[in-house]
Amino acid sequence: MTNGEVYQHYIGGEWTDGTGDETFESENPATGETLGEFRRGTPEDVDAALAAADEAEEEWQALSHIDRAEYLWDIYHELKDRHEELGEVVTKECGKEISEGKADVTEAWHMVEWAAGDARHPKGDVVPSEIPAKDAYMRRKPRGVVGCITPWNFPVAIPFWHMAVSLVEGNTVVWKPAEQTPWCGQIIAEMFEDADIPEGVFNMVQGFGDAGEAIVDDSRVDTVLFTGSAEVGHEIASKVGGEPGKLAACEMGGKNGIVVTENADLDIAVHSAVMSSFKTTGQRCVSSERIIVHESVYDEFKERFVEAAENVAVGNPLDEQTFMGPLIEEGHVEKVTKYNELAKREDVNVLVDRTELNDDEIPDGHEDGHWVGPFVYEADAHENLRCTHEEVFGPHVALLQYSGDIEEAVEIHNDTDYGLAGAIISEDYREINYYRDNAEIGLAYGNLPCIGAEVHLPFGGVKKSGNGYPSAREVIEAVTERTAWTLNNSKDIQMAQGLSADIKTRDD
Ligand SMILES: NC(=O)c1ccc[n+]([C@@H]2O[C@H](COP(=O)([O-])OP(=O)(O)OC[C@H]3O[C@@H](n4cnc5c(N)ncnc54)[C@H](O)[C@@H]3O)[C@@H](O)[C@H]2O)c1
Repeated sequence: MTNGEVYQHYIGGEWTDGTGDETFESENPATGETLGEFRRGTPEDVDAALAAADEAEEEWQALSHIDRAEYLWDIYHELKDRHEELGEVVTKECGKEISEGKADVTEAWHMVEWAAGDARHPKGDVVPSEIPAKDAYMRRKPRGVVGCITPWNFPVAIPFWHMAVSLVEGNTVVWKPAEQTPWCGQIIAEMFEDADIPEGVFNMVQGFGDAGEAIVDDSRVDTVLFTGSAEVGHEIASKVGGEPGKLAACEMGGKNGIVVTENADLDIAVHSAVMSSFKTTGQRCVSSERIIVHESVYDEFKERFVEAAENVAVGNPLDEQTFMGPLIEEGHVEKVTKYNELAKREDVNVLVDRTELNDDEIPDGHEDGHWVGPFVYEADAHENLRCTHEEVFGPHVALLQYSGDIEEAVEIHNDTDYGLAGAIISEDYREINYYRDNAEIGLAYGNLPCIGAEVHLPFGGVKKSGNGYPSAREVIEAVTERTAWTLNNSKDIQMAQGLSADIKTRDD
């Protein structure tokens, strides 16, 4: 992509340098090579984008859902037509292995398909009234301007989770892509331009946290949709929570657990645990960093999981034989390494330590990539260790043994501030049902890895992981307001609850 051009923001239907002098680079995390140079957005650029979004609101809302969806259908086709190319860009820019790069694009068009298809479905409800002469309805209106702030790890799918439904419902958007994946941001903005979306309806400002903050702080923003770290999400939620009329839907990380019971099929258990812990190099919000295993199957599970962790292929993410690509950036290698060191200081029993890969494991030409391999250890399931309670967001996995029944396993599983995803591996339906009903998470899986969302299912966490909005249907709640609309069909005023409608005078 590098061609000497400095890529711009897309504001009010125009490409613009914005007001700042600073630029930043996108880096391929597998090679360290520069992929492109981008303008760094300032709070003034966000201000211009919000002004454009605000101005575009009225005309956009005057269109029908179906007309608005037509613009999204163009983007749906472009995402499909450019699947291979864009999947490769995702892999080059965020380091996910190539099947994941392509799946990110597939998930994006699934979300667009859902949102645009939903335009022809009923909107709101017809509700019975206590008074036969009244018609009562629940109607929805767009909230107005939606500010979208997205993370790097699903650089195409998550922006469409935020934006597709917001736009079809009649909102205008200002989007800030993650600073690690601006190239994906550039391509998505070009798609909106190709679709001829009316100016100001979609706006993109490239940049860092200060640009995100300017979105959050502006009173023209009616809803903030944020996906990212707990640290930033909690700050946004507390800021916006203090502003009446504004809403923040924040989806954050997890310390996700998998329970392997005494009745587990160990083939499924090992396969699910390896997928959950090491796919995307552990950098999914739903990645598992805790495997809670019954003592009766512990030794066999441990032996098989350790063997898998020692042998998973780390390497060039564009190579189809690769299972784990690099971490996103050098700062993240430092963070994961620190947590591996912390675990050792917390006196856990280290089983696999591939924190630093051997030279022969790093493919030629990839020496400047951000590599780590799996780190696996066993720790006391009931001890309050930082390494078993804080999100590392890497291939850092604790094996925690339990000896009691499913109640004990779920207690250990729930012993975290987070509540995003988890799984149970068991052939006993009573254990499965107990887990389903008692695990404190938003995404629960049985006999499957705890990764792998589908856009038409709810997605989102509980506890410190989020407030459960950003899947297709739930985003509607966050980006629309409900109105109760009641119409009287008679000439008399009749009230509910038997309330008298007689106006009594002094002469009565
Ligand atoms: N629950 C989910 O749906 C989900 C999905 C993917 C990732 N995640 C989480 O995201 C995290 C990794 O992503 P990340 O490193 O990009 O997260 P991050 O919080 O560092 O950044 C996310 C976005 O927020 C912006 N930002 C940073 N500081 C800001 C501020 N003060 N105000 C407003 N915006 C700000 C960033 O520029 C970026 O666009 C992990 O914790 C992961 O679990 C959650």
